[in-house]
Amino acid sequence: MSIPAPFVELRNVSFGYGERTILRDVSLQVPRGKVTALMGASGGGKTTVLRLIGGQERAQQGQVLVNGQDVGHMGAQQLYAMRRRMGMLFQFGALFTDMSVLDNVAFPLREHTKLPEDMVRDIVLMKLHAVGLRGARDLMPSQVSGGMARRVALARAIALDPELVMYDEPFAGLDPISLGTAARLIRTLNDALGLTSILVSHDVEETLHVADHVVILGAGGIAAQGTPDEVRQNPDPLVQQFIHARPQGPVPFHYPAPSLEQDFGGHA
Ligand SMILES: Nc1ncnc2c1ncn2[C@@H]1O[C@H](COP(=O)(O)OP(=O)(O)OP(=O)(O)O)[C@@H](O)[C@H]1O
Repeated sequence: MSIPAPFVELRNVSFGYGERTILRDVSLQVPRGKVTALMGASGGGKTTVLRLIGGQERAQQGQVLVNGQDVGHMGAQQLYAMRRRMGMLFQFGALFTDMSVLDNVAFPLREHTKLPEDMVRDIVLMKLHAVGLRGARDLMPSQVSGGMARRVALARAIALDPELVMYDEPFAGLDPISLGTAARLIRTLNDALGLTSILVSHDVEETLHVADHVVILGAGGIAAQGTPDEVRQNPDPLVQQFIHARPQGPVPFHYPAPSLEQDFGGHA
């Protein structure tokens, strides 16, 4: 049996903002139909990887392939078509506060399709049902809890039946129970809808628990890549520091700064 081609692949990608290199010769794979976790220290470039995949940024070197197509060489129309097949849920997955739950989930359908209203409503209720919130359709965002709001954002991200869903810190600010629910939901939806999912998260335990494939970014490159067990057993000090959330290790606590003498010494 041949291994299916990855749904997303970065091949020797380098990227920086201005003079500052963020990714150096990064190669990673997102297997089709799986949940891939993208982890690593803050500022390591996880969101940047999502932006390269979504075509909001272009690699300075190397290739970003989505379903075999190079995102870096797409024109505006091709990019638009590709993004329509991607669902995205960004940090805190902000809902439109002046729209009901139903209208929030309906928004991408009304924006991107010409489906009749009764069909939009049916699709929205199906998506809300999938996240357990069919009964909350008429509530306003101010009337739902943080965990529920995140599930509404999830329903909205899958409204257009995407092939790929990218979640950027979908658990931020959630209590442990809501976090567990959201994580399981990401797993369930991935399998039930035949999606490919990319999950950026700082919550090591919950994320290693739901992911099939893990990529850890560190110091401009890939520190580790493999199954959750392979990554847990990786002896690299940076990977171990990250997995065990240790304050001391190769990832520095301080953002690069002038020396203490320079900052505090010159006032005498
Ligand atoms: N538009 C931008 N212009 C300049 N620098 C940027 C821009 N976006 C991000 N950066 C810088 O690039 C680095 C990587 O950012 P990125 O958001 O990809 O990291 P991250 O791993 O997602 O971090 P976090 O886990 O804290 O969200 C950071 O140091 C950030 O300050």
